[in-house]
Amino acid sequence: MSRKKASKSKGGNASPSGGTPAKDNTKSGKNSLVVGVQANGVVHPSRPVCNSSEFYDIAFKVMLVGDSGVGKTCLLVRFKDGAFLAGSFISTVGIDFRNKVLNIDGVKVKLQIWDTAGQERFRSVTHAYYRDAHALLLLYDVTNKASFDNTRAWLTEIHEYAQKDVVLMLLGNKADASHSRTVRRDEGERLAKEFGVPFMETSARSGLNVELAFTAIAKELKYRSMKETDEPTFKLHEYVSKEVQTTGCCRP
Ligand SMILES: Nc1nc2c(ncn2[C@@H]2O[C@H](COP(=O)(O)OP(=O)(O)OP(=O)(O)O)[C@@H](O)[C@H]2O)c(=O)[nH]1
Ligand SMILES: [Mg+2]
Repeated sequence: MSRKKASKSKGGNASPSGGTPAKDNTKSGKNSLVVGVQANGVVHPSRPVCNSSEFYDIAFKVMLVGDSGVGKTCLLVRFKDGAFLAGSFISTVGIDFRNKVLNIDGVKVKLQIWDTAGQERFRSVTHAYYRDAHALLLLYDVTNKASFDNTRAWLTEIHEYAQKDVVLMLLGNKADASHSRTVRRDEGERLAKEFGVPFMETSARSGLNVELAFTAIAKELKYRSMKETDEPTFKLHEYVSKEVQTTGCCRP
């Protein structure tokens, strides 16, 4: 298997390229290229190589969606940099992305993670990106009931704009904020069951289940694209249920 290189730097304004390479024109991602991937996620061997240092075998696009303020940017920063963005809330404008390469059972899986703006006024911008996404993480905030109720509207949007076989996961973020919780864990579990998707609570602040959410997605995408007959079946729901950690508190 030929190994490609992934951009380490923070990206931005990636084009919804539909599989063709697109220039990344941001300052931090200068001269790097968004590498096109085929529908099954396997990087086309003739695609240009990025100007950075980390090799990868396959690449996938993952999109973070959900209401403004649920913690999409913080979750991504926690996953990418292992840090929490404390302080004042800076709402994302449009769309941004970051890359991270994970080693999944000896295979280097690059996730290009698109951080979308939750604000209504950017909705038309983000719609254009859905069709290229291999996986979607739909977030709500456990301290904000409206963001939980709005997941139904997000799901309608996802069904309208995303690929039919997109990998979807529901995340209840800010699980650390037990004092201001308004959505119980079992409510999240019930909704996820109704949607037929895996679920976990996360915390960008404490790091709870952040690595797991992205690793589970990467495992599922890798399994789907590299499935070999002798490989044991990977079951995303089972993996998540086995690995998930709970806060031990779920009372509003
Ligand atoms: N307690 C707690 N606060 C969090 C957590 N994640 C994010 N926050 C806070 O929630 C606020 C919003 O976080 P963002 O990550 O910027 O939210 P967002 O979903 O990206 O919002 P938009 O960019 O507007 O769509 C910030 O003040 C964060 O500090 C978390 O896990 N726990
Ligand atoms: Mg944001």
